[in-house]
Amino acid sequence: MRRGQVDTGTTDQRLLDSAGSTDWVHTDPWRVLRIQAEFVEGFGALAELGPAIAVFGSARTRGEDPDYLVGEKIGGRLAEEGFAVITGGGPGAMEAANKGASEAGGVSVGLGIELPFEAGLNPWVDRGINFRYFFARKTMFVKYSQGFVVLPGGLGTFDELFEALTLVQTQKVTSFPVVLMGTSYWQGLLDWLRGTVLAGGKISPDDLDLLTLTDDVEEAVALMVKARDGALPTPPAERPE
Ligand SMILES: C/C(=C\CNc1ncnc2c1ncn2[C@@H]1O[C@H](COP(=O)(O)O)[C@@H](O)[C@H]1O)CO
Repeated sequence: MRRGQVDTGTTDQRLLDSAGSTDWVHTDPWRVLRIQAEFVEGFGALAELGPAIAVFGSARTRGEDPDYLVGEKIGGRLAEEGFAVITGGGPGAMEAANKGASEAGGVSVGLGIELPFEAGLNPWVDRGINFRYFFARKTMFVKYSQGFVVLPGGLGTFDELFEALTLVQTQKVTSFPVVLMGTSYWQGLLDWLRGTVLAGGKISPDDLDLLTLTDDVEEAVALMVKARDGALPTPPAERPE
């Protein structure tokens, strides 16, 4: 640039100058950088986590609710089997699973989300990340978990469940176990999926095979262990000739 085209001052001066409009902070290109930063932070924090299971469930499950105890048990047993436990880092069922994992000496992870009424990460999260964007956070659940355990929950839980099923159905991810904990809570949904959705030709029988429904914590954990051990490369000494 020469003569009238030359900007006043140097680029450094403009960078370091705190005066001027700050509108750019609220533009989409700037948001793209923040989104990118969420992915970078998430990948950096979780890349070496090891085998992990995501546990989802209602933010409204209270400590005295039997589902809370199931969440604690599943978190604890998964930790004992060597899994890190990843939750949404919030209250209720998420807190229960984090508590179980942490008390069992496991790795208790919380992927929190900024919400207008958010109370922050629950006290049982030992490794936490806070996200602004749901879609960046969801990528982390899917990328770093080898299975999903879904406790009774509402819209947020349904979203997480059906996202997992859609990704497997469309072969965007390798199939992984999805366990619905709580037969009385989930049976109605499964009946509707089979009786209406499958019967109406909107899904295939294979899609329903992705789901396991149980009340048994040990069955859920055994399924996750089997999936993990089956996915591991067989050590050379154990390989058949
Ligand atoms: C509703 C309240 C707090 C919400 N706080 C949350 N923190 C973290 N993650 C959340 C929160 N709410 C929903 N989620 C995600 O969705 C699932 C639970 O949603 P549901 O609608 O309650 O079933 C959960 O797995 C999270 O990943 C104040 O109590």
